[in-house]
Amino acid sequence: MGDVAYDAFLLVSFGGPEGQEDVLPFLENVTRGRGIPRERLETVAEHYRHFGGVSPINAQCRELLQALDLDLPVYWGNRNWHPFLEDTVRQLRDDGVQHALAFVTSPFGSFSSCRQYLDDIAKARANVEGAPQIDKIRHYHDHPGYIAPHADAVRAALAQLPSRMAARLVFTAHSIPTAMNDSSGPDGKRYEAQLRETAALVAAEAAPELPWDLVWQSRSGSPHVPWLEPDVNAHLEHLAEQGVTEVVVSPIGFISDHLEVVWDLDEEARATAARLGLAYVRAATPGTDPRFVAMIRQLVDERVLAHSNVRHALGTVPTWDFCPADCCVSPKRA
Ligand SMILES: CC1=C(CCC(=O)O)c2cc3nc(cc4[nH]c(cc5[nH]c(cc1n2)c(C)c5CCC(=O)O)c(CCC(=O)O)c4C)C(CCC(=O)O)=C3C
Ligand SMILES: [Fe+2]
Repeated sequence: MGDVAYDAFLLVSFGGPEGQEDVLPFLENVTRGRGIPRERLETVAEHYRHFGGVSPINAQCRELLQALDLDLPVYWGNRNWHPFLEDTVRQLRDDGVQHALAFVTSPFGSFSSCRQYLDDIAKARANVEGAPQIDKIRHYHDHPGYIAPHADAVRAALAQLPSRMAARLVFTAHSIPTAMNDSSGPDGKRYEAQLRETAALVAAEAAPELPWDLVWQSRSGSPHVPWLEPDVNAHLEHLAEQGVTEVVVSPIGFISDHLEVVWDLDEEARATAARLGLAYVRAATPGTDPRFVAMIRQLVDERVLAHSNVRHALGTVPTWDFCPADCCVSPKRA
């Protein structure tokens, strides 16, 4: 069999508002049919408003596309805001693209971070007659190009603490409902397993001598629905009670400084730490680190070269090119 003839690269992301007037329509798109309380929406709207109604995620997608330097033409489409995936798929079709390869800005499995993007792609294709075939690139939670920038960032953050040897590493990722975690991957709890592996790999590379924890952030939904815990703020309280005085918070669940990072960590968790008298440094995310950009090129090569058996992975949680139909299904349907 010859190489796979992909003729376009498609960046698929979450999308975010580009100004104050976009904030509410954007949040309505995000939460359509997902039962998020009105008060939570107003709170989150305030977080966006604090930054002029502009999500950082769009600039980060543009910077990533600029940095990529692929042999394929590059396109970008979002789930929740312009450029909408469906419009981009229409553009792909109009440009004569037959078979695109999609990179999603979340490295992990779960309904929110994997299946929903596959559903978005399927829906966009269904609405565009003559749409190209679109394959999604595999999970990359343990790719060296994802681990190394996070590990360097943890080292750099530790260097800013008064006495690095007494520090605690706190890895954070987006919380999800426990039911969504239970239906992640082919046999459940894959989201949590991948994040635990990412955390272990980053800790081992950055500071093997230090203790670390994996905690969760940015929960929403009804307080009666269980989500992954502990929350980062509660965990900081717990650490302070135990006598810990210095923390590095590393957002391993994020490829770049999304709103959850610049608000939930840089504002809220930092304030929690200040109240507790904890020295607090937030580690950087990969963004356009050259190793992360090179990872994307390697993941494209992995798929294009049919005989390539190079499949960079530092961990043991398996990844695959094509998700089975019953993988990461919505917990409501599971
Ligand atoms: C696992 C996961 C990722 C990582 C994977 C990925 O990257 O996709 C992620 C990313 C993101 N989530 C984002 C924003 C939001 N997520 C929300 C709501 C929710 N997220 C959830 C999970 C995740 N979310 C869940 C289970 C909900 C509850 C509703 C539901 O069951 O679907 C809401 C509604 C309000 C709120 O409740 O917070 C907003 C505004 C942005 C943009 C940030 C920016 O603008 O920089 C990004 C990258
Ligand atoms: Fe989210």
